[in-house]
Amino acid sequence: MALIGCIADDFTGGTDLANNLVKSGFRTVQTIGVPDTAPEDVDAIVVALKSRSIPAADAVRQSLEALTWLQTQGCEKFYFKYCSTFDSTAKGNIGPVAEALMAALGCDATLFCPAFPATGRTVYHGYLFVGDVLLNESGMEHHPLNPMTDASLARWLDAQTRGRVGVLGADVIKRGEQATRRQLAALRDAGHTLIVTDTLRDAHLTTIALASRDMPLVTGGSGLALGLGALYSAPTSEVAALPEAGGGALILAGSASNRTREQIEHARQHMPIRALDPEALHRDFSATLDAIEQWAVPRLGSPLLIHSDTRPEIVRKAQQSLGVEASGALVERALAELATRLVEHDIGRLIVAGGETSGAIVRALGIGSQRIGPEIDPGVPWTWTESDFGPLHMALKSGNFGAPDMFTRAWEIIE
Ligand SMILES: Nc1ncnc2c1ncn2[C@@H]1O[C@H](COP(=O)(O)OP(=O)(O)OP(=O)(O)O)[C@@H](O)[C@H]1O
Ligand SMILES: O=C(O)[C@@H](O)C(=O)CO
Repeated sequence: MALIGCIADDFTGGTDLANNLVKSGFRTVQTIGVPDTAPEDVDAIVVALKSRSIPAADAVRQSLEALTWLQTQGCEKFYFKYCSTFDSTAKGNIGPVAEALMAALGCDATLFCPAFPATGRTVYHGYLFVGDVLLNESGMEHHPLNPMTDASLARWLDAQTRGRVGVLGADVIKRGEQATRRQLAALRDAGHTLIVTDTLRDAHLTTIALASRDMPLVTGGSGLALGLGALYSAPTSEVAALPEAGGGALILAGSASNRTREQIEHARQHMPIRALDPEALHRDFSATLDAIEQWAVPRLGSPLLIHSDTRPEIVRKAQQSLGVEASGALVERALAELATRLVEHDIGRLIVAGGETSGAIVRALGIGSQRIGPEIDPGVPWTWTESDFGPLHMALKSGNFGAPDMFTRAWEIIE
């Protein structure tokens, strides 16, 4: 019987959350969608969906299905995981999914805690910061699918929901669990059902987790999981040793985030690298992939990187001529097909950059669940999985996570 049932709105976010749950002492498994079989001997289950950027009604339906399944696994506390940069639009999907989960669980209030201080995401007076800049000045305002143009989480959430949004301030949270619990109750009494929590440092995550002990549902980035260990008396897990790694090493990046761009620039000095042009894919999909495959196969003896060309003018051009969704889907399909073509050539270690991109690749490789292993950087663990193509060490990297040298350093961790 698992204790904590989690629903993640993308696959990199799922492994990020699973990683923090393991750090908090929970034996954790991540499943890709609702699985056919129930995991055994686990404290926490993360059901990873690809529901961040789909129509809100579909995201709600998939999330409720995951919730129903997690309830049958005996979970008593539920956690809706979304991005630490609150990726969503005025139509959703964070607000509608949270309100649907609240209704299904019969809870009158929940909290919204996207912060993850170790990766620079903090919240103050309800405004989300990335490092020392506001969310809407961090580059996230240019995100191809979910441009984040306002750092006020209260305003953002208000546009997506029916309930009343309130902010639980850092001045209260720093006074500890009792003060925070009282303020939560006061906000609820005043009719606030959706409560955005400030968070400046990890200690605040523990305070928030303890003060929300009675809430059946919490929502947030992965940071809050670092506080949840304090709620349960017998954390048991240690980060699992993964089977020995071997085989070729490949990085597939479809992420358009600033940090991925820095990592690609760093990798350029150290490994063969090739860009994927959406216009060329549109002109002749198969021929473009054939050319990349022919380039890659003789070079698979050491790590190599294939990435989508995300220079703003290229993305703009592709989006204008093909449409935002269609151009994104085209690039995802190309990277997923390259993954299936190249793992056939004895790839044993794969890093994927980008949540949507990871979703497409994980599905194409027929992956059902992942074991969480050692962390490369905050929020990015190595995982091990049995794919349709054989065993695979895989790291799913969220767009803005990982140090600039992650693509060259990651391999040492599983040597
Ligand atoms: N040149 C391009 N033109 C159009 N769309 C692109 C281009 N390059 C990448 N994309 C699309 O942009 C989206 C990037 O989303 P993805 O979630 O993979 O990365 P991210 O947003 O940086 O990461 P995360 O969601 O983990 O923060 C994908 O759908 C991808 O296919
Ligand atoms: O919370 C985060 O930032 C990540 O896990 C993620 O979901 C980015 O796509």
